[in-house]
Amino acid sequence: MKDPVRIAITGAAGQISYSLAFRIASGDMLGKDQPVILQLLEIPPAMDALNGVVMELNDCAFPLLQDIVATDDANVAFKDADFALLVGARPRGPGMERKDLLEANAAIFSVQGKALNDNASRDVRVLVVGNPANTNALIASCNAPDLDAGQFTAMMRLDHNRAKTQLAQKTGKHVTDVEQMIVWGNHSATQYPDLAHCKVDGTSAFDLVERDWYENDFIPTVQQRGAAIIKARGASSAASAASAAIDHMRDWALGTDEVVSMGIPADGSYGVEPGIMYSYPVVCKNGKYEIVQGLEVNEFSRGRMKATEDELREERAAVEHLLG
Ligand SMILES: NC(=O)c1ccc[n+]([C@@H]2O[C@H](COP(=O)([O-])OP(=O)(O)OC[C@H]3O[C@@H](n4cnc5c(N)ncnc54)[C@H](O)[C@@H]3O)[C@@H](O)[C@H]2O)c1
Ligand SMILES: O=C(O)C[C@H](O)C(=O)O
Repeated sequence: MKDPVRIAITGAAGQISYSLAFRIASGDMLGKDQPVILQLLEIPPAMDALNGVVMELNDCAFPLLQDIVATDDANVAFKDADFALLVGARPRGPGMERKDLLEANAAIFSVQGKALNDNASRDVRVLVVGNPANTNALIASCNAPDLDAGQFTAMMRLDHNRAKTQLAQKTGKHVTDVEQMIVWGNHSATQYPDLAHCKVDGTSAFDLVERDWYENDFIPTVQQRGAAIIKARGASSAASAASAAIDHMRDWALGTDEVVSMGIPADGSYGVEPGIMYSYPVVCKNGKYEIVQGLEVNEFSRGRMKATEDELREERAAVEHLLG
């Protein structure tokens, strides 16, 4: 039996966590042989609801679940955490852009960055889900000077998965036939889902779909999928967001040969200078992600990649006072 790992989840009484915590406890994230301790963080008014979640987790009698810590103190929630999923933040409603949440949510991530810095395992892997995810991840990392900025990531996997499904459905294939999907930039309406390197069942995606569909249907559909779900459900995506968070952490921890999209510190690759959390194509090996280098970028892609970069720099400028 392996030693248990400690997994902190913030916003643990919220709708994403209502799927996420149970799937992690059942072994979907780190495997069916990895015991886990869940460290659940909420704000004081949600502690009763969190207690109900704890009762339900216990009632599942999950074989891998070793212990549950439920707290409203970030220092307790992040104590020795090996993984931290920062979900707790306000979601947007109809008609809002995710960056409209910046003011409401940014302060949460400076406090939690400090608490991670002071309490978490030195190898902690952090995924920020709460919106606007990329800039919140930047705030958290800047407030954790003793941790490497590369330990902080933002969730782009939902966009990546959405893009794969759109293309699979259009071409009459299965998502498992889609390879080398890339979503660049920000988890926002400027994100750039790029088919230039993508293959479906070994054939270049551009040989299978028309340019008009790509530019005027595929790209806006993926960019606007979060808003479409809010319109349809009256609440933002939850089970699919939890599923994407599990995919992201599983691949990071256990590795994948597949190209996946992750929001990570820009390092100059593809002309995106440091200072923002930008989504790149990566592969994961030995517990680390590596940017896929050397992909050709045409003029169309360059324009799209730059637009989403510019938006991230604007978001950064708006929270400069929180960057430590
Ligand atoms: N990156 C993505 O792809 C993606 C996808 C879906 C949703 N989201 C975002 O995830 C966030 C959570 O969504 P949700 O639907 O679960 O919202 P929700 O309102 O159902 O749950 C959020 C929970 O966070 C808690 N919370 C608020 N401040 C907190 C703090 N300082 N510490 C700990 N907990 C805190 C709230 O009490 C609430 O229970 C939103 O910002 C949403 O926009 C991101
Ligand atoms: O769109 C939202 O506000 C929620 C989430 O970021 C999503 O993409 O579904």
